[in-house]
Amino acid sequence: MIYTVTLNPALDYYCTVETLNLGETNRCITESLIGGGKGINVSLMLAQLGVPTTALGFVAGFTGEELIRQLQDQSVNADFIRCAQGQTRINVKINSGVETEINGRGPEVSAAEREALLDRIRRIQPGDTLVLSGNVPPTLPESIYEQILAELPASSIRVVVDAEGALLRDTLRFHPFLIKPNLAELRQLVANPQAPVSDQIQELRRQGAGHILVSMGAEGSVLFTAEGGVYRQHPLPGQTVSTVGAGDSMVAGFLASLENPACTLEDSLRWAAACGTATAFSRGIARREQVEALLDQIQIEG
Ligand SMILES: Nc1ncnc2c1ncn2[C@@H]1O[C@H](COP(=O)(O)OP(=O)(O)OP(=O)(O)O)[C@@H](O)[C@H]1O
Ligand SMILES: O=P(O)(O)OC[C@@]1(O)O[C@H](CO)[C@@H](O)[C@@H]1O
Repeated sequence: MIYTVTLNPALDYYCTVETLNLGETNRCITESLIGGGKGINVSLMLAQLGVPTTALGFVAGFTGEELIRQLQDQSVNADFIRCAQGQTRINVKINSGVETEINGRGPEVSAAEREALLDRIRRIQPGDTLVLSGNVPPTLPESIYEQILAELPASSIRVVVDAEGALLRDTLRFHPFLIKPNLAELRQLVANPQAPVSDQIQELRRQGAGHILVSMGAEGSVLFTAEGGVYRQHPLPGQTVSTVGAGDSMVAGFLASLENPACTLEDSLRWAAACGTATAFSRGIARREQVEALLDQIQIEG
């Protein structure tokens, strides 16, 4: 089973405006409210690809209930801890030609609620996959990902991390199977951000990272495999609608490919890139048909 953890999920409020004028009333041309948060996006994309997951994390209030309803609607098994204080945040994604995001703070998580999540973690089985993605609500300690990884009952649990800065760096000693930094996140992780990317990758390797999938938005992506292989994905031209969740979709595509033992790591990058690109070309997480339509067009060099 694949478990995704989203400590601070959201309802993503997508809207488009002609121009965004600060200090004025702006009126939307389009709007939608879609359940999100990084781990949840991974679960939603995997559900599209027919791979079952269990989504873990914290929800609160009526927005949390709506999020769970949407997940159930899309056949994602939602096993969230309900927090007594606050509400699941609403993250605002404004498209005015450029993308502007305003992400909320999220609910209060008590010590007992945190312990309830760790209890779920202790039940993960050898051979399962655990995906840790996204930010931590302000009421949880920055060491929460380390605490989660320290509770894993077996070393054969495959760990995937998609997070920023110290949150990601502190997980490396647990030897994550896959990390997916974008270029900015990669630079935050290394001693010398000006060093060539190959040196930065070596540094992360020494700290414990397995496969490193570097996403570069409209520039495509590069997979540095744990065995030392390098595969470069060339970006596809197309109409970008919203890149929100493109990186999460990449993680999902990579994991989905592993369900087929005949898939090579080059194929995994192809799936990751098709999912990321399809999501960038749609509002919210892409549908399976959109991914399949792009799969054969993805070009990989390596
Ligand atoms: N504008 C685009 N054109 C073509 N491909 C894109 C575009 N944006 C994203 N992609 C594809 O999706 C992948 C992931 O996108 P990106 O690098 O923006 O992820 P990210 O920064 O982790 O995003 P997020 O954190 O919002 O999920 C890219 O590596 C690329 O393959
Ligand atoms: O505040 P975080 O946890 O860093 O990011 C949350 C978020 O921006 O990430 C997803 C896209 O990756 C969105 O669905 C969601 O709103």
